[in-house]
Amino acid sequence: MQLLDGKFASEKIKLEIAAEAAEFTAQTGRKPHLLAILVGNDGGSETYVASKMKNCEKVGFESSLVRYDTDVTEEELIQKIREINADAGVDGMIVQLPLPKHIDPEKITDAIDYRKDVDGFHPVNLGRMMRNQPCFIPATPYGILLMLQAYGIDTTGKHCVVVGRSNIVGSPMSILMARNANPGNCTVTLTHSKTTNLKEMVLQGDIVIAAIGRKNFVTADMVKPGAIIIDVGINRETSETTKSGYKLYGDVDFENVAPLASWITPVPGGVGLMTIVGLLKNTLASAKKEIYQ
Ligand SMILES: Nc1nc(=O)c2c([nH]1)NC[C@@H]1CN(c3ccc(C(=O)N[C@@H](CCC(=O)O)C(=O)O)cc3)C=[N+]21
Repeated sequence: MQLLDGKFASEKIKLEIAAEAAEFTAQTGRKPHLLAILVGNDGGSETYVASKMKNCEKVGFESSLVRYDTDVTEEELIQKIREINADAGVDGMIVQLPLPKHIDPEKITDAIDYRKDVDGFHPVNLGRMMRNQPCFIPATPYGILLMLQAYGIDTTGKHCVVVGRSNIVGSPMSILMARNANPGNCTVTLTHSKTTNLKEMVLQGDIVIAAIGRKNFVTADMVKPGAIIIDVGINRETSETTKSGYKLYGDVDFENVAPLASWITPVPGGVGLMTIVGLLKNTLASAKKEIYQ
């Protein structure tokens, strides 16, 4: 078993991003700028947004955080998004999910100018991804592609089984792994909570991408020996033995699956760190107008 080390891969790519950001700043006199909107104070969201901001600083980006209380209205939020759409000093904008129940996340996503949608959630970016046109790829799927690339893993001809069909991970991941590219060129099976013979399906995977949001969902009896295992899960449980007060669990039973796998991502220290790299790369591409003019 070999570890797909998100710490190692993300640090390596961040050095490249920092060099490109420095060049951009030398040429334009400004830094690439990512703005995040955070509503409420969900523990996970606080951690991830703080990490995004810190990583911006690390690679020489400007970052801004706009905060709202949980009771902010949809209209107020959309008004702010429109303001930021019009602000030429902002290259990328994200609205951290999940949002409070009274706010429709699709309305919010649709309000973001697709040219600043570095999360890649806007219908224009999703549609362009389907057509294999230049676009912002959703940060987590993008991070997974970068991870496979960093370790030189050839995915061509392999059977990739994706577990979970969310709009932000499972669905886009299945499209990206099937397309004519490397990473890509896979035969893809997209499974989910209503798949009847899930164990048999996952057992066929040369590559398994677990993104179903349930702790230790993928167990050793479901994994073909030699498979490549990508764990997208970030299931938090409170813990009295850790300094942070919580412990993270993946969607994969790492302890029992790792000995079977050829490659496997840990949680923490795997896909989460690459998600941030995907976001930074999209923001840089936006600043450099590599995707949209
Ligand atoms: N609009 C939006 N865009 C997102 O990209 C988005 C989102 N909403 N909502 C939630 C998910 C989740 N996500 C993570 C980012 C970093 C880590 C990360 O850095 N994880 C560290 C550990 C972090 C910890 O200790 O909690 C690791 O896995 O090693 C994890 C998860 C981004 N998401």
